[in-house]
Amino acid sequence: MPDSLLEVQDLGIRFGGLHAVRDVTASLPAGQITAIIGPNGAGKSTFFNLISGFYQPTSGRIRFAGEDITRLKTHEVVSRGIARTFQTTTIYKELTVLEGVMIGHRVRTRAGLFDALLRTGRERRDQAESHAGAMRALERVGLAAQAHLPAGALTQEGQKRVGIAMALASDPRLLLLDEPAAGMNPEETVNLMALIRELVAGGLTVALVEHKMSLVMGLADGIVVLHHGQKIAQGTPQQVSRDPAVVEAYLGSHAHGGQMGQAEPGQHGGEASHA
Ligand SMILES: Nc1ncnc2c1ncn2[C@@H]1O[C@H](COP(=O)(O)OP(=O)(O)OP(=O)(O)O)[C@@H](O)[C@H]1O
Repeated sequence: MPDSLLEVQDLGIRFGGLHAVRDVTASLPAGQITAIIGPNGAGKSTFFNLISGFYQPTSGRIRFAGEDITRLKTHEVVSRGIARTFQTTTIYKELTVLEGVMIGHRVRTRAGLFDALLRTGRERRDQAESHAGAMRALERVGLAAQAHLPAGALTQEGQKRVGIAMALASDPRLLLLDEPAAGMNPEETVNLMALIRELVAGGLTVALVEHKMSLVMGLADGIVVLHHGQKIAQGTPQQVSRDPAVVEAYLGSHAHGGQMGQAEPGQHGGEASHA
């Protein structure tokens, strides 16, 4: 069993009377792909928002690479080595691909607005570093040759890659992907899976939230299942898809209009994907 890169213990957050994430204890093994799944409203995005410092938990702890990061702010979490993509990444369509990704890199650099306005020596150094960092990230996602195109000229898949490059530009050890395959066709989804596998082969640890069961079952080493904010199962794709509590959660959510139906019937997703 590999070491854990990230561990959460009894993690929770309340929004008024709603316990969106409740007493979740889980770990993300280093060098692996962990999928966070669950019916709509289960708390998956909130869980990512807690890990990445967008929300402050109302209970519990988060440890990353041995350090307690529970109370850190977003930019401090990024500087420790956790980066994320968003369900709908805002890409600056008028900027070039390279310029967009350089914005992702600047999160890590020190020059502030003052330096930028006065074009100080530090600002010029940071600019050069951002350029190099952004180009490295674009190479990792296979977009180096498109660096100077306007981002808006790229395909849907290309724009998803830009979103991933923006996260990679901060040089993370842990990458959080929020519904990476949303809006992608089956061929694009297969390409995306290959990219994620390559990134992990290069040493990255990945956690992803995804509704597409073909991607989850084909890619994840481990799965954490959330339901009503609580962890109801954790295991390999095979273990989780046979877990009665998981099947029950998806069946119940389907009966109440849940969208597990976004999973493609007939894929090798086990019972959970058919619910
Ligand atoms: N900022 C917030 N304020 C109040 N309630 C919130 C907030 N963020 C999330 N919630 C609520 O917390 C619950 C969990 O939401 P969350 O978006 O984490 O679920 P999810 O599993 O990601 O769902 P989906 O699959 O639909 O994206 C929902 O009931 C949601 O309405």
